[in-house]
Amino acid sequence: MSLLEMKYAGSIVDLIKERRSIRAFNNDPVSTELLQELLNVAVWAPNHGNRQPWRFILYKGEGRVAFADAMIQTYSAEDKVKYGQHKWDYFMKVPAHLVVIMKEDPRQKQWDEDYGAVCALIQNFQLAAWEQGLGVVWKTNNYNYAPKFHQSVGIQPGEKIVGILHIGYPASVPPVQPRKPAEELLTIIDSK
Ligand SMILES: Cc1cc2nc3c(=O)[nH]c(=O)nc-3n(C[C@H](O)[C@H](O)[C@H](O)COP(=O)(O)O)c2cc1C
Repeated sequence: MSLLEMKYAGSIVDLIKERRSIRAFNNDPVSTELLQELLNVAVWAPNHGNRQPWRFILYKGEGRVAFADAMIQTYSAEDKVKYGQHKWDYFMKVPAHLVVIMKEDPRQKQWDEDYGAVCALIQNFQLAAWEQGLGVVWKTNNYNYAPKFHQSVGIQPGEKIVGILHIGYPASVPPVQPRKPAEELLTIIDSK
């Protein structure tokens, strides 16, 4: 039986507009089965040639120690002293971390298509999670690019981290960040 429940009453338009990036989580655990179901929704993202250029690593429970350690070891000695413990504690408080990885195609066109596909997958995941009352923030911190971090989490040569998603039930929802109306950005050409 599916764990996905109709928890959200609005339309897909409401869902898109009401989703927020969540950075503060409560302590409620997030089930692995639910995350797997959400990933099985997310993989319906458009992707050229059906290459499905993604894979994932999920850190939760005690597994978060390995994630937090991998992150901290990318810090300079000075930053470790200044922010290390605070950051480590934050990463242990976030219920789940999902590393979203893309296979890098050496051809530019395919690389671009695959990056677009993985980004679409992440947004699918964020929206499907929000529908379940689950908050996500998509992170692209410096350690996503650090060779030491790649080694610790097992990123292979020819792979790229597109994002690390911090996931949990929201402790607070930040205010809206207004968007520019699209009309201001749209050029319409409808005559010769
Ligand atoms: C590619 C990408 C990278 C992002 N990286 C970060 C990040 O490193 N740290 C962070 O706090 N938020 C990050 N975000 C989330 C944005 O800050 C967030 O989407 C933006 O503030 C708008 O807020 P909203 O998602 O609640 O509408 C990222 C979003 C995207 C699409």
